[in-house]
Amino acid sequence: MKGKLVLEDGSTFTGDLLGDKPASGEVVFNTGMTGYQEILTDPSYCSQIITLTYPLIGNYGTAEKFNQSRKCFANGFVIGELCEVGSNWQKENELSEFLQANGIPCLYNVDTRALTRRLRSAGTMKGIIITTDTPKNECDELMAIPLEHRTVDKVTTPEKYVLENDGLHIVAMDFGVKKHMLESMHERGCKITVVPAHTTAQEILALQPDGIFLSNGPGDPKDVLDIVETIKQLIGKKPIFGICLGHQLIALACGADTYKLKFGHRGSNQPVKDLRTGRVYISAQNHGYAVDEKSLAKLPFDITHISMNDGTVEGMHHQKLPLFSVQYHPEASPGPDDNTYLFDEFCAMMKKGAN
Ligand SMILES: NC(=O)CC[C@H](N)C(=O)O
Repeated sequence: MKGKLVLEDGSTFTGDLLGDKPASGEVVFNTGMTGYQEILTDPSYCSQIITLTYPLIGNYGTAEKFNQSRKCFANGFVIGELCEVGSNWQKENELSEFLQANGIPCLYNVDTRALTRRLRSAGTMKGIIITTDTPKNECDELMAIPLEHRTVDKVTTPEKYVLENDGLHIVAMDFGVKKHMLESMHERGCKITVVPAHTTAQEILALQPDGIFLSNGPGDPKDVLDIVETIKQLIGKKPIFGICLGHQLIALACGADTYKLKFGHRGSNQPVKDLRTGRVYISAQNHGYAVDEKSLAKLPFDITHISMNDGTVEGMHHQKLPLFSVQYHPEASPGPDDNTYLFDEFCAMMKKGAN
């Protein structure tokens, strides 16, 4: 079936459509060469339409163990060539089967280079995926659907659960956590109690953790100011490490500001510099918002990492409290393992305690 992606500004990209549902959402591009399954199951993409700049997708199939969450929360997928027969010893399903099982409409055979150039020059915008014969009034109705807010509520765990271990105890606030973040701490011996996003500070402290982890998650950090209030009550009580949305929420809780980037940083090939050592690392990233550097300047924080692409804040550390965070994804999945040292820094911080 022939289909098309129409952007808010009227630009149209045609291709072949897999799946019979239309889709709408914010269209964002990811520049990773591999990792399509991890990207599709990263809850931070909730309600977005993802396009990948790498031209051939699906060539190693999919397997359950690479899922980063319980399901795929994205609204649509737009790619160049869809490989029909993947080749990999771990493969369980073809990508097309995975997309159909998850109900994700996929537009393929699309000029994703032209699409990405459009998003880079005009900025991220809303789009719809439809069949080419969809009547104009239906297209208009779909385009008029407002972007979803408070998507954290959709992706967070409905119930608390525990990953048992005999080391340090971490309470992880799940705003849409990627599985490999939890695995990265678990494989360092930590016991992890994963709690829903709206757990109160009192309930978290009652679990007597050695440290608190604030996860990644979808949407604008300013959508969840109630969670910012919870974080305010946790700061200074226990060592805290935040990643991506967790980083942005810490910034808001401390009185800094966040803003929306023109087209975001998404890919597993994003260079960041650790300003403490001068070393440059290649990182995995997926964010559309960032912490405002100027608003941090008046606060007791050191900027520890910056993006080598645009100089924006990628990490910060409180000058007095055991509190630090990064905007990028040290757990990778997909991406390089360059940055896993941050989980070791969190473990060292928890061993030292809150003071
Ligand atoms: N991966 C994330 O946690 C993303 C954080 C936030 N939703 C953003 O887009 O900036």
